[in-house]
Amino acid sequence: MERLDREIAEVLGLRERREKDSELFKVFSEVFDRTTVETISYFYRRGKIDLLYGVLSTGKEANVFAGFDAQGNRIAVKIYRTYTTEFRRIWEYLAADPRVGYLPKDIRKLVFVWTRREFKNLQRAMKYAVRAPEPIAFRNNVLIMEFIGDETPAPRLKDVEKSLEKKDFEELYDFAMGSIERLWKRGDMVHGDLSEYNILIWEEPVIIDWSQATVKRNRMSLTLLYRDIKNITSYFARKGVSVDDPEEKFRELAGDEYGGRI
Ligand SMILES: Nc1ncnc2c1ncn2[C@@H]1O[C@H](COP(=O)(O)OP(=O)(O)OP(=O)(O)O)[C@@H](O)[C@H]1O
Repeated sequence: MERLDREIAEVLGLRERREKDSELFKVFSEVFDRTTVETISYFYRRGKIDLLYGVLSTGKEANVFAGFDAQGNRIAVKIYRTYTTEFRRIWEYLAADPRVGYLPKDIRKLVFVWTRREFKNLQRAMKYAVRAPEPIAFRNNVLIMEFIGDETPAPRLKDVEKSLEKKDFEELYDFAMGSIERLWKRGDMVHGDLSEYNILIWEEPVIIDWSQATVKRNRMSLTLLYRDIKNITSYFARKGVSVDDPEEKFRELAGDEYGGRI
């Protein structure tokens, strides 16, 4: 236990301070359960996480942190809540995914399967040349990936839309629709939650949040494909881009798989 405390104090950059007095340490120990603390320690011992220095986001399902590995590379660390109220949704998505075999009854273990699936989705997206953060490692409910940004994290499309011009939106639309198409046609895959909130604007745009992404063989895949096409076309249409007709685009991509069902 003491070693664990020491390691976590290191990860939180508390080397110089008295560990037990630190507010950050207290909050961390209260917010994270034992599995999470142990998993972070595991990565710390292997040099995969050396320091967590900032909170990128606190969500219903997960918290995302900015950090460094032992080589000084920036990393993003997504830590799923092990007691999530999103349990039902996670279960439904996993149950429909043909890649997932046995579904554990224990919520905690289900979240581990969910984390592993996001890692696999990131690998698959990269394989088909769709820009996503490079997956680095996963264990239990913790996923480490490439950090998009420098001293500051890359903004989301939604955050910078006011400073963009029509030409930028046109290029971004081509990027988003091109990604949907490549994923589906070459990767047999669909993101399922593509929107202005999940595209980071950096040197090149990058698609994040692959937790609900799945494969074509999934019985939900057409619904997700339709949702992505709809969201992307309606967002960019509002920004003045002359977009594809969503129904036509859907039929073109879904082709034989589409039997009037979405
Ligand atoms: N690899 C990354 N590099 C930089 N920032 C990131 C990275 N991954 C995530 N973020 C930041 O963290 C936020 C949340 O990430 P993500 O969408 O994956 O988590 P989430 O818990 O599913 O979020 P939400 O519940 O809001 O959908 C993103 O909007 C982005 O600002």
